[in-house]
Amino acid sequence: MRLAALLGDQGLAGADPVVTGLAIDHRKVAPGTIFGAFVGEKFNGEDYIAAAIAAGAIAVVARPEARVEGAVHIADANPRRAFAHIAARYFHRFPATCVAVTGTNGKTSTVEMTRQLWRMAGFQAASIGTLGITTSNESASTGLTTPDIVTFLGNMSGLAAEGVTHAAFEASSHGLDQYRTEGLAVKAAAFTNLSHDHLDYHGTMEAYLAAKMRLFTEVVDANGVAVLWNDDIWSPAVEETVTKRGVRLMTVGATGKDLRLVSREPTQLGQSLVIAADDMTQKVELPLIGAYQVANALVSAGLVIATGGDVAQTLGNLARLQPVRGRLERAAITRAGAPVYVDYAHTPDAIEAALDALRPHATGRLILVFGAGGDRDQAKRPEMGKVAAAKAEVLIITDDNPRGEDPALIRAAIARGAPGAQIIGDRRAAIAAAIAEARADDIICIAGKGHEQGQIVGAGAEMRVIPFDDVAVARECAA
Ligand SMILES: CC(=O)N[C@H]1[C@@H](OP(=O)(O)OP(=O)(O)OC[C@H]2O[C@@H](n3ccc(=O)[nH]c3=O)[C@H](O)[C@@H]2O)O[C@H](CO)[C@@H](O)[C@@H]1O[C@H](C)C(=O)N[C@@H](C)C(=O)N[C@H](CCC(=O)O)C(=O)O
Ligand SMILES: Nc1ncnc2c1ncn2[C@@H]1O[C@H](COP(=O)(O)OP(=O)(O)OP(=O)(O)O)[C@@H](O)[C@H]1O
Ligand SMILES: N[C@H](CCC[C@H](N)C(=O)O)C(=O)O
Ligand SMILES: [Mg+2]
Repeated sequence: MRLAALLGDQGLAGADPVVTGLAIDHRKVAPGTIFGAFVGEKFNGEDYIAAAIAAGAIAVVARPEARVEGAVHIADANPRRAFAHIAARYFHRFPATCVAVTGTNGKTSTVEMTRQLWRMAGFQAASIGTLGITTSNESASTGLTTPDIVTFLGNMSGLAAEGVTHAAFEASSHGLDQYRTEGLAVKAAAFTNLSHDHLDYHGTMEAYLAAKMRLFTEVVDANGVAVLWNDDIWSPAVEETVTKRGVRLMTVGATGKDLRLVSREPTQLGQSLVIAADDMTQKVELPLIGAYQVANALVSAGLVIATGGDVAQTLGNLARLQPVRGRLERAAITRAGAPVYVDYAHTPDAIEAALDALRPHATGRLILVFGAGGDRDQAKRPEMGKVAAAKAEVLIITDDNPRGEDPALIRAAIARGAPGAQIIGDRRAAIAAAIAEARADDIICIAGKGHEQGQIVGAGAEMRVIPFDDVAVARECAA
């Protein structure tokens, strides 16, 4: 593809070189690359423009004030957005139906359930997010929830080439803020909830919400649909944003108008739901426990219906949803007979949701093993301790991914909200202690790492990923 064709109406004086690829990291530049130079948290990409050109960059997307010599300067006050739109033209072929999910908790679960529901309806479908890229045949890890824009659009275009027609992706607040998921047509976008997380990056809940709202004000198609979980305290604010833009609104939840949760009764293996849609009422046996999984399942159904799915068939298919990895996954039963669940709860709200989900199934105590990640929001740590202390009888605070921080300080910060908790830094020892403690009528919940396969210790050149899988360790300790 030639540069002039990619730039469209921006025009190009002189030579019209062939574009061979795109990069936002100068170390990935090859001859013929368009380089995106962005001002970041840690580095200024503009400092690498000369190096990128030396490595063969033919054009640089950067702010007007950046110095670009020896390559075309594609100047834009918002270079991340400009770069995303050029990248989208470069990759150009995407699944015909793409939808996005944002919210503090539930994005991974919702995109994965959406993929499953599309699959059940006979489509070739994929999901992209924290679990990586998942299709019906395979799954591949990508590292971040929302990878960089080049990886994201490259993956989407690769999926289209493989015949995937339906794709659901997670739009994290960082990803939205940094324009990591732009440029392709998004037919429907969902909001799951908003609660305390990532305030280290966004500063305030309002700024955090504003980052997420870009999904509705800019990313979703103007003639697309916004699917809102309506029972969250932030839902009215989201509704206001959506209504202002004039995007079609679909609300879901006990207070939802389009998919209304009429009732929810826990059963031995799941929940019996009654859902009202239009003038029909449908009973669904959901094979998953916990109110939070109902919320995610209904939002997924909303996305499928918003993109053309049949209402009765989609709701019926909820009964065939498979569990999402690491989300209330039953890992083992201890020798005493207590079930051990692994859950990805790493925010105060998620800990509450996970413990509330398990409570109806425990006749005895809830035993929680949990920690918090390093180099992430510090203010959430005592809040996690506080809600854990209010909702579980036995608490063991342990390490999550310490990253560049001193793990003892992270544990102490959590303990400020949960003074009665035991503290066992070594995660395997903490899991073993919980299993030794549990009686037959108790339930153990190991929170924070879900599907993760390693523990991230150290930062920069010192960073190591030590293999660790909560499910496998729970099985070993319970054996
Ligand atoms: C805070 C944050 O989100 N940082 C991400 C972001 O960094 P940034 O744009 O601020 O980049 P920077 O490191 O300051 O560098 C600026 C620019 O210079 C370039 N550069 C830098 C050095 C160099 O030698 N050459 C060079 O060209 C970089 O490629 C970048 O374009 O862009 C980088 C490239 O895409 C990401 O790797 C990096 O993720 C870091 C590793 C990270 O930990 N991010 C987490 C917080 C994150 O994004 N998490 C969310 C999950 C949230 C959730 O779901 O709850 C996610 O979506 O995964
Ligand atoms: N709808 C929900 N409401 C409240 N808590 C939820 C909800 N969905 C999930 N959770 C909690 O959050 C955890 C993470 O869920 P999930 O991975 O689906 O969220 P996510 O938004 O993708 O998270 P991340 O920000 O890490 O990508 C779950 O294990 C559960 O404890
Ligand atoms: N997407 C989340 C994942 C957190 C998982 C938890 N195990 C941690 O390391 O904090 C984040 O990047 O904040
Ligand atoms: Mg996720």
